[in-house]
Amino acid sequence: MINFRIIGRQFSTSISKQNAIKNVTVIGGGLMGSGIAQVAAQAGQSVTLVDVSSDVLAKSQKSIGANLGRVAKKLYKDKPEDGEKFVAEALGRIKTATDPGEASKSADLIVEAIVENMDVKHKLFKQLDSAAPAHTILASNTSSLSINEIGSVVKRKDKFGGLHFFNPVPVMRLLEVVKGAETSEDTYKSMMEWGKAVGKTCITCKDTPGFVVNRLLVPYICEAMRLYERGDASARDIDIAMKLGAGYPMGPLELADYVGLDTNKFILDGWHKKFPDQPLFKPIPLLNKLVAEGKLGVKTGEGIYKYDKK
Ligand SMILES: CCCCCCCC(=O)CC(=O)SCCNC(=O)CCNC(=O)[C@H](O)C(C)(C)COP(=O)(O)OP(=O)(O)OC[C@H]1O[C@@H](n2cnc3c(N)ncnc32)[C@H](O)[C@@H]1OP(=O)(O)O
Ligand SMILES: NC(=O)C1=CN([C@@H]2O[C@H](COP(=O)(O)OP(=O)(O)OC[C@H]3O[C@@H](n4cnc5c(N)ncnc54)[C@H](O)[C@@H]3O)[C@@H](O)[C@H]2O)C=CC1
Repeated sequence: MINFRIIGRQFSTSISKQNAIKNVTVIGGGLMGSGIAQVAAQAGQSVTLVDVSSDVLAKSQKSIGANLGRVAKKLYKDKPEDGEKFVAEALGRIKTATDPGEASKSADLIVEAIVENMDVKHKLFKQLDSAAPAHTILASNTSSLSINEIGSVVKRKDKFGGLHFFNPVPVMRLLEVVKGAETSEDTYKSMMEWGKAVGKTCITCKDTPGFVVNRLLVPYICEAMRLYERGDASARDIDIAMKLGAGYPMGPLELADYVGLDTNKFILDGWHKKFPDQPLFKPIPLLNKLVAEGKLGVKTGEGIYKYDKK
């Protein structure tokens, strides 16, 4: 009995040591990667943000600074000097780099948020697996690809999983923690603890298409597009309906433009290829047409709606 307790205590100490994630490397400095870097830095962690492009990194630092400013305004309403200190300290915790291998060497956790392409992710994870220390957890922020398939190229399958954030990362409170077939219990617990440490409410997901949110959200957005395409209601009315009738902060068509119609199409096409009999994943001619015309939503100034170019 005594031995059991001692062993138990030693065991839990070793787990909590393993869970102490202090150094985080985020690969991909785009929309999601910059948000993930921001929330980790806000939580006091040392962050290395990596991108192939130094221009992207410069833009990310600028947008992180601006978004930290929005957070500081809220947190330090009556103490602007404290707000400025908060922003400067958080920014000071973020280093940038262009070499993923080098940036992995001191990481406890690496979160990948690069382009949604299996081959590109495989190439990166092979490199990270050989460069990172043995204890480092590797995670993908993929929206729609299989965690097991992404992780098939790494040797440390027990230390591989999914950490799926939502856009905009600093505002959306959910984190989907995805357990792959070989993700160990220790890795899963570390990912859950880290998610809480960066201020998110975590849910546990299996490696099923779209996990929880996107499995529901993608068909919902697609059904809204089909409704609009059939002429059953105007785009504005569909969006008003879901905002006022169902309490969503954005209507489905606004959200499609916000996420990017190319992303919508990419996910739908991938799932249609994998599950050709599922009617919810069938191609949408309107979506294909808009994407072919380069009308990708807010980012290009036009999608389902038109936007003022800034
Ligand atoms: C078919 C395929 C589709 C799926 C594609 C896959 C993608 C994925 O894998 C998963 C996803 O991310 S799906 C997208 C999930 N996101 C949503 O659903 C966003 C819905 N929209 C919203 O919540 C609000 O409109 C929103 C928060 C965006 C904006 O809110 P408002 O309209 O009220 O506008 P604001 O007044 O500007 O913002 C509200 C408060 O939030 C602060 N804020 C906004 N952006 C920020 C940012 N980036 N960083 C820090 N703070 C930010 C803003 O300052 C404001 O604060 P308060 O003034 O204090 O309220
Ligand atoms: N946009 C969204 O609403 C969401 C996207 N995701 C997922 O997050 C990931 C990233 O998406 P976004 O941030 O929207 O894309 P993004 O296009 O804004 O950013 C991707 C960045 O990765 C960089 N990159 C590409 N290959 C690289 C490599 N080998 N090494 C280092 N950097 C590389 C690119 O230069 C680019 O800056 C994707 O897997 C996407 O499915 C997840 C949740 C929401």
